[in-house]
Amino acid sequence: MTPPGLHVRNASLTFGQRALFSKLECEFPASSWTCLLGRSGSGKSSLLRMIAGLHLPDNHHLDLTTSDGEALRGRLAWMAQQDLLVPWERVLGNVMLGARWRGERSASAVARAREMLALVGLAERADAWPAALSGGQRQRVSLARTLFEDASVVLMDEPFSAVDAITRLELHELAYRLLAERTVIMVTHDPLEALRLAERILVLKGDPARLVPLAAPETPRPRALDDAEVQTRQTALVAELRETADAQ
Ligand SMILES: Nc1ncnc2c1ncn2[C@@H]1O[C@H](COP(=O)(O)OP(=O)(O)OP(=O)(O)O)[C@@H](O)[C@H]1O
Repeated sequence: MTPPGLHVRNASLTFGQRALFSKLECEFPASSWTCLLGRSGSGKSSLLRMIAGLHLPDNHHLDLTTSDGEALRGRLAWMAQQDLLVPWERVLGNVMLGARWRGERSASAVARAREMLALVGLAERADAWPAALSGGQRQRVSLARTLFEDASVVLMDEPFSAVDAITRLELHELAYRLLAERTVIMVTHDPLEALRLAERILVLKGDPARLVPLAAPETPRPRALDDAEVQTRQTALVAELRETADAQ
């Protein structure tokens, strides 16, 4: 798995009379972790969906190229705020949902799914139903499913926003460890989350929105809460986001 970098050009999106953004351009280097922030409604999720090639109303456009020139299809995983576990499959079945949809039911797939569950610390819960898990555990299953797909590009839309603050910090450690080396784009509302995990920070700002890059700390990730650079830059990032909101 050699993750590609992504180059987005001419990203434009209009809903009704409102142009959310027009002709955005941005680069996501191979094996880098980018966090995308911005005020609510600025179009973060829509941009991520467009990069993923997911369905949107047809008044949008985006040109996407990969650094290796190969198609992104089959190399992409999506992780959302809602864990998207299906209630009629047990935990193990949820991890290997993609394999089932593709008609792969080999013993090696089952073994791999168990391996991924072990990585997220849920080996013992393979036969549990999703309803019996906590929100944090469900997100860990979701992470195991992302790992099972072995995608080199991972797009995450507020993946940790529905869990409590302490679980979120634990999930940061886990996600960082397990997704290292992949090309990750993560939408988040949480400046601290971005400052702990990101190598690059982009803010969607203005109306129509443009992408403003902000300096991320240069200390090793996942950064500690009391990392001096995290503290300093948090003030600047919050100010940037507040200015974004005020400007609307
Ligand atoms: N399918 C759709 N049809 C019409 N309008 C939409 C559609 N999807 C999103 N919008 C509008 O586009 C805008 C951007 O939505 P989007 O979810 O991309 O923003 P966001 O920055 O991710 O917001 P949040 O942080 O609140 O999740 C919002 O005003 C939303 O109401």
